[in-house]
Amino acid sequence: METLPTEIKNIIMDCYPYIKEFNPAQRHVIDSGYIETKSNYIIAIPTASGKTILGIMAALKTILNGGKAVYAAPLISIQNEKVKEFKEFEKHGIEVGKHPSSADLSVMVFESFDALTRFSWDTLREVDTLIIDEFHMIGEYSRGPTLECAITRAKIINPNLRIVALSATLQNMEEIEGWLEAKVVEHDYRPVPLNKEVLNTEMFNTSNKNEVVVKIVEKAIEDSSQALSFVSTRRFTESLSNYVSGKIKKKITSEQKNMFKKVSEAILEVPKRKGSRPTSTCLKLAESCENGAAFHHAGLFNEQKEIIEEEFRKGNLLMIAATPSLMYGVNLPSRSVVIRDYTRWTSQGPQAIPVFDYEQMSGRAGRPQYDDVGFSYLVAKSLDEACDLQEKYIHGEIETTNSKLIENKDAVYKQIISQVASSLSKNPEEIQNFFKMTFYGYQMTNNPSMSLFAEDSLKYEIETALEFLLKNGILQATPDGLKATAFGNLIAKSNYTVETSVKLKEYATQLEELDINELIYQLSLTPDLPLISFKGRKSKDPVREKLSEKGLFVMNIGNSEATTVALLEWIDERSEYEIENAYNVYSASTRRSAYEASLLVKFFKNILEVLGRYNYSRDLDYLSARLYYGVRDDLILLVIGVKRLGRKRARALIKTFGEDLRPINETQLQKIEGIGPKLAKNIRVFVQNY
Ligand SMILES: Nc1ncnc2c1ncn2[C@@H]1O[C@H](COP(=O)(O)OP(=O)(O)OP(=O)(O)O)[C@@H](O)[C@H]1O
Repeated sequence: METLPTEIKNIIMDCYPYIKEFNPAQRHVIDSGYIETKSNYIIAIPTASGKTILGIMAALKTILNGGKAVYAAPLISIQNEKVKEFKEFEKHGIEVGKHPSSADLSVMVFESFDALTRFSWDTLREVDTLIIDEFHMIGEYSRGPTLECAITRAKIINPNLRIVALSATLQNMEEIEGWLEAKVVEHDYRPVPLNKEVLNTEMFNTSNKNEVVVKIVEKAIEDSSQALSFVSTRRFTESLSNYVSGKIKKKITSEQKNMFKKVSEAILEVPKRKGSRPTSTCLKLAESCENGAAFHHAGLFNEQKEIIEEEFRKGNLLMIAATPSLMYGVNLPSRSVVIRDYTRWTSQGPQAIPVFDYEQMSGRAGRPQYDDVGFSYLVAKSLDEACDLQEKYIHGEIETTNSKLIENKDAVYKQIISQVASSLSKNPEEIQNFFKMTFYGYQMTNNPSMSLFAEDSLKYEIETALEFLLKNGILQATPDGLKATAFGNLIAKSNYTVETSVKLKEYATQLEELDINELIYQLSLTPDLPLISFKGRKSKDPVREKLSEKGLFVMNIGNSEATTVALLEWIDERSEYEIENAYNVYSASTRRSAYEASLLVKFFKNILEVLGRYNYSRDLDYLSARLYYGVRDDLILLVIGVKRLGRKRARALIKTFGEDLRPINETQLQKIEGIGPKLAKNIRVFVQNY
């Protein structure tokens, strides 16, 4: 700590009291002159080795010199976690928030930082230091292009911006160092040493991988520790969790049983608070939790996922069976990590996970301040397979991190639209120059085997994309060069894919009569609506029948059709319980899907208005509200007019007192379950004023 500037040291010691000294990785970075210099840095040290605080040091230095810093994270969950952590700095007069215009240190997701580089140049020019968390996501298909283009634009608009990238160790660091014009500092220190092993079923005289997981959980019980198990599908998380639960129930103490029972009850409370009986998935999860084994996937209520994460952190669960998505969003270390499936489902069938993903999952093993060692286990079906996995994952090299910008067609479209809409590029040459400055352009130009045809292939990609954007009325050629149309500007300001925008515009163009069933189905066919999925191997006939009832005749019934029916039932005031049981879907994500659908309806309304059609605006506002609140038309005004009333109590009011609530006094209103004095007063105020 001594080598730090006094003010920074004092702030860190005060805000991170448990940090008594810097670890070897942190010292290595600090000793490299990281604080004193203004040059860009890539800090590549293992998971949980304290990258955040290193990033913060650069931010504090900037802020204490009167400047502004931005901390960019890949996910809302990480953004919220960091805002909470950084709020401590406010004791030292440092404003912490989510936008540079109102904060010294602002924390935002990559997409928000990208928007800053497209629309808020003056604000961006006020930023002196940019910290990028999980920088290694630059090689990811979805987030990577947004991040690399945002960085490219930021460097153009604010050339003095200092960039500090916090990253996992990458294979081709020198390439990234060259593109970012940064200094790379790497270190392999881990706060908890990691023991990586490949187990195989033959070692345990079984052919069932779940048996191996049970052995690892039993060992965890003996060590008073826990296990995190990664499998490839939602259904596997449930089956593994239930299998383990059944096998370990005789090994847990009555005290543990009581503790697990409390977790199980908390899981069941979540749907009840939402006005729905527990779905079969809730019941399955609660039952499994009773013996300390939980499953975690996107088909659960968000609050249930948070309960599982929090209780696991507190040591009140023995095992979580999860899909790899848990790895990114949540900082959830565990003494043991079991990777039962090393393949994942892709459109080409099961593919082996990249070594990089294996490293990320393994890296979760070993809780700082708790464990003296972390164990990561990869499970093979046989000794031969174990040898192959040992070769590939334990001794193998992580893959090269490559830009996915050109592979991701939508990203190419979105970036060209951004460049033109923000007037940074006015013609194909300027667009080409921008792409050459991206990580993709750098890799193409600096790779001897690709540089020969780099220019031509990039030119071809851009010309093809421009043709598509002009043909679809997103860009237009004018005497002053390329410009975004009103539709193009709409896309530029949204985070929706171009595919969604074009699909909805085509639907809007041929629309004769607004049919909300058909519209919701169209939304479900776009890549931007999170889908509600069928539970594996269950009948799809109820969905097919409901669709036909609504005038939608569809041959192949999939998750888009399931989502359409779930949303139509949702706006007809069905509960998640009713939807799950009637249609065999994971209905816990209905609210989230309905929320996104409500936003997409507003986007569709904007598209119609851009096409000069305003006659459905009101209907679409109503539909958006119905999706947001999950209500029929007659409740919309009441649920919007009375904050936190919610659909269940609103329906109870109308059912009990009829449509006209004006004669009903506050005492009578409180007869409705869940309506207290405050809410009764708010209802009266609304009803009198409306
Ligand atoms: N020198 C230290 N001594 C003790 N604890 C530390 C030290 N440095 C950081 N920590 C704590 O260790 C935990 C992990 O740190 P941090 O989240 O920064 O790691 P990370 O490298 O960013 O991990 P990830 O890769 O998961 O983002 C945090 O709670 C952090 O406050």
